[in-house]
Amino acid sequence: MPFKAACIQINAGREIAPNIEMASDLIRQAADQGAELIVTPENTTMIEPDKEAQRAKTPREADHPAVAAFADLARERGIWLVIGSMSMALDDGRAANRSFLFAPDGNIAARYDKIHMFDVDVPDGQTYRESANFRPGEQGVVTDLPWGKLGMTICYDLRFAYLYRALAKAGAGILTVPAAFTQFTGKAHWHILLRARAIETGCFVLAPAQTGEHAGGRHTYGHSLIVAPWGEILADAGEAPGIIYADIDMQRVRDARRMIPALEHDRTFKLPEETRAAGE
Ligand SMILES: O=C(O)CNC(=O)[C@H](CS)NC(=O)CCC(=O)C(=O)O
Repeated sequence: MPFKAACIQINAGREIAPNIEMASDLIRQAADQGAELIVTPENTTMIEPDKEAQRAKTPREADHPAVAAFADLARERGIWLVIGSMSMALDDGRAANRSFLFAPDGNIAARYDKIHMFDVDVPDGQTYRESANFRPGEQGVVTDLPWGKLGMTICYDLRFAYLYRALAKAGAGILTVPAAFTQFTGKAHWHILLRARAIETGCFVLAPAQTGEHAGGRHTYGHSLIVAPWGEILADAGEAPGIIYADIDMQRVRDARRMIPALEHDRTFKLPEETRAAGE
C-alpha cells in the first residue's frame, strides 16, 4: 500500500524554543494532510554560527526539550517522524549532529550521528569547521519502517556515494538526507547529487532542507526534494518555508532495480599502485 511522505522546509534561528514551535506547526499540518512519514531538515532546532554560543545552548539528549517535544508530537499524531538533526552535547565537550526517528508510540526507534564533517571554506566567503565542535559518527544506520527499510544520512554525507550504496545493499529502500546546504553549493550540486543517489541505489530519497538567511550572514539553499528510485523529482519546495508531499509506493523500488540491477553488479578491482607493487 502506498503511503504519503512529507518533507518540512524551515528557516531555523538561533534559539531552540521558537524552532521547536515552527517545526511542530508544520509537522501538525503535514499530519493533517495524511502524511505518515514526516522528515525535517538538518539542525531543525538551532542554527547558531557562533561556536561558543552553540556549545552553551546545546543540552544533552536526556535533558533536551526538543527530544521530549517531538516524541510527544509523534505519539499525539501517530506518525513516523524523522527530525533530520539536532545537536546533542556529549561527555567529551563536543556534540553529535544527530538524526532521530520517532515511532508513532513516541519511542525513539533509531538514532544516526552524521559521519562526514563539513570542514570547508566555501568560495562565497563562509568558513565551516564542523569537526571543531562535533564528533563524527562511526555507524551507518538502516532501520525498519512499516513499508520497508530506512537508511539515515545527513547533509554533507550526500557527497559520499559509498555510504548510500552500503545502506541500499544493507536493505534500505528509502533514504533520508536532511540538509542545511549552502546556497552557493546547493545551486551547483544539490539536485543532481540527490538524483544520482536515488538512481544509483534505486531508493526513494527524502531531502528536507533549511532555507533562506540565517544568523552570521549564512544562506541556505532550500529546495527540499523528494526523488523517486528512477530519478524523477516528485516534489521541490522552492525557496519558501513550507511542506512538500509525495505518495511513496515501494513497488517503484523493485521496478527500478529490475530495470537496472546495478546494485547487484559490484566488482572488486586493483588500482595502479597495487598492480605495480604486485610486480605486474
Ligand atoms: O549553516 C549552518 O550553520 C548549518 N549547516 C550545517 O550545519 C552543516 C554542517 S556545518 N552544513 C553542511 O553539512 C553543508 C554541506 C554543503 O553545503 C555541501 O556539501 O555543499
